[in-house]
Amino acid sequence: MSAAAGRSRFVARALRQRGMLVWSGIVLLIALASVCAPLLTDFDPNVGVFGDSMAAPSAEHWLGADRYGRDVLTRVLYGGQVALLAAVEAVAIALALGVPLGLVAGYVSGWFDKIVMRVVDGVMSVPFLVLAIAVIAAIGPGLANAMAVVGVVYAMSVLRLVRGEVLSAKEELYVDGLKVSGVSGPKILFGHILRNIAPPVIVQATLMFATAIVAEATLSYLGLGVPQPTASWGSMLSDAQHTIRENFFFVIPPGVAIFLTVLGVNQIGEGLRDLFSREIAVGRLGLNVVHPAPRGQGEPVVEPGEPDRPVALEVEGLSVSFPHQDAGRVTVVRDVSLRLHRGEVLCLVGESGSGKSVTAMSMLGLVSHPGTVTAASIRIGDDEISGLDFAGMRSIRGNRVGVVFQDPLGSLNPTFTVGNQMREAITAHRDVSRAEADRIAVELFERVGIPRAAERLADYPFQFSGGMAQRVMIAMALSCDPDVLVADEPTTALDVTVQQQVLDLLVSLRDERGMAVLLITHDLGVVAEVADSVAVMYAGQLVETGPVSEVFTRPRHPYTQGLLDSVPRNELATGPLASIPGVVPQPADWPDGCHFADRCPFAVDACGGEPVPLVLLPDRTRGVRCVRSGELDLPGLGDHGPGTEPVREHADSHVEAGRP
Ligand SMILES: Nc1ncnc2c1ncn2[C@@H]1O[C@H](COP(=O)(O)OP(=O)(O)OP(=O)(O)O)[C@@H](O)[C@H]1O
Repeated sequence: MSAAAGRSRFVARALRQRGMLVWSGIVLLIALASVCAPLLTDFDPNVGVFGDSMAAPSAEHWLGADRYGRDVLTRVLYGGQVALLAAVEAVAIALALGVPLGLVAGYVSGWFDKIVMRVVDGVMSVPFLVLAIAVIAAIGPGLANAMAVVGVVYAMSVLRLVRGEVLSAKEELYVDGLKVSGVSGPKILFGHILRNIAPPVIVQATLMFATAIVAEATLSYLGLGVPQPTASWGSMLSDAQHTIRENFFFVIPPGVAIFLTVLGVNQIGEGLRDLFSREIAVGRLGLNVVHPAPRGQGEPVVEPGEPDRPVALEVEGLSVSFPHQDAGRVTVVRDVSLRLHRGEVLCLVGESGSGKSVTAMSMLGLVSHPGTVTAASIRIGDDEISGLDFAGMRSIRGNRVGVVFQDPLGSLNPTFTVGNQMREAITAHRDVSRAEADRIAVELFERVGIPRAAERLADYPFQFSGGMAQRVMIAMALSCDPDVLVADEPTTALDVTVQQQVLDLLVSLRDERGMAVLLITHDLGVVAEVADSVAVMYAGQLVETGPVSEVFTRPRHPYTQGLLDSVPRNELATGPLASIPGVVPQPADWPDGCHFADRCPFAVDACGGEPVPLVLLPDRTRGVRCVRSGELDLPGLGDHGPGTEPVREHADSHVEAGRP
């Protein structure tokens, strides 16, 4: 569906909201009548005819004349101008102040956010009428001043709303995707997030408009708004109050005008709220840099790949921690060291919660605030990342590393065409014209196997199937011609045949471009099929690493063996699948000694107490973290007899074997 088609669908849905349409018509009519007041009546709204004082409704004065002989209908019409202008002023001030401040406060967080929020709390703790009286006393009376105060007060709620929306939008994968593509912060904020949070802001603006009309009426009624004899709905009510005992009727015209306008605008707001049914969960996030840690004090780096190939990614002593309610701060990834060569695929495997994603994302500075990432070294090729500032990280991420996430549809901005997003990713790190960017986008789409590439650039993400959307993500990741591709469970959300196609694509891209691929997966079948080397993670630590052929046939760690045991095979076996009892403990509950000891069938006393180091086997291609690795003879895949290759036909053929 094109942008125009999307808009017409929105309009069609809006037109189906009968109530909203009727109220829009009524409000429009009131607004038009007010604006065209000079054309509709010959009376002066502020000058009366003495003889007409308190005249009843008649052919001359349709709604009668007030105590000064002024035509009531004329005053209602002109009063509408005042009300609408006042509401526009307040809402404009609220949006002009609240939106940018809310965007920036939500996006940068930190001290700026704290200061802004304290100011908001301060302003909102004072009733607006008190504030209006104080300001008018200071700067003089007048509706413009009074409504400016209203606008500032409203700006505080807009600011809060926008800030909350930005905080939650920052949690969305498409924002990570944009950061990874090297798109700058302001562009993400004003070009993408703002567009996505527009619906709630529009609804809020509509509702504020209605309350601003009531605010104008209240201020004018109290004599703080328009000066007498200027017609306004509030001042008319005030006037009518003087003659209410003689003629109650004069309260009705301004009252009905206020009632209809406020109710109408509120109904429009509610209708819009229904139309924009998008909801975003609230969260806290901000980009994090990698803090340098002392070198040479961490665990050894295992060298599972071919040492002759150039190193594409090397991580030494990577640790990540988060604040914890009870435990102060918990380390969720501890001292991880990895080396990956060009043209190789390294798979990071482990049960859910073992720390795979945090490991991969922290290397790229994509761990959320208030997480803390430290590393002795993270090198992409020859470039050191640890210690770089945000801009440095962004340029590395955008130019040297491509990232593909698990949920391709969630990783793309739903409000832009994929062509738009591709173009943005390409121009973020290449100085090319729009036409050239389109040509590159088509070329990349063709390369990743998207049929009718040129045509499909005009489509929105939701028009792609999961598999095709993942190809789009891969194409975006390739747009910077990365040295390293990080793929976080790229096939988990896809069905088995599509999984296979996406894997084949990744492998062929690796072969063709000589990229290094860091693939996070639950699926040992995937590992067996595509990986050169494997790193097994358990409870925040690497427990075993090495070439996949060796680790799978001769595991050295009971956890690796447990994972392999729980994989379905091509055998005609009957009975339940083996599983690892228990679940991965929460980071705050990790023991000092072996993290796996509680679930390990081979655990002995020596496993508790002291931290277990990762030990390099003599040829340095393998590392294992087990005090009994030298003595245990654990069966690998080859030991299960013929036909024991792991299979991926089963939906549950991944390693969450221990889940209850
Ligand atoms: N923002 C965060 N704040 C606090 N703890 C976090 C945060 N993100 C992750 N963690 C914790 O870090 C640990 C590792 O999480 P991670 O997502 O890396 O696991 P995983 O192995 O990738 O699991 P899965 O396969 O389910 O994605 C978990 O215990 C998780 O609760």
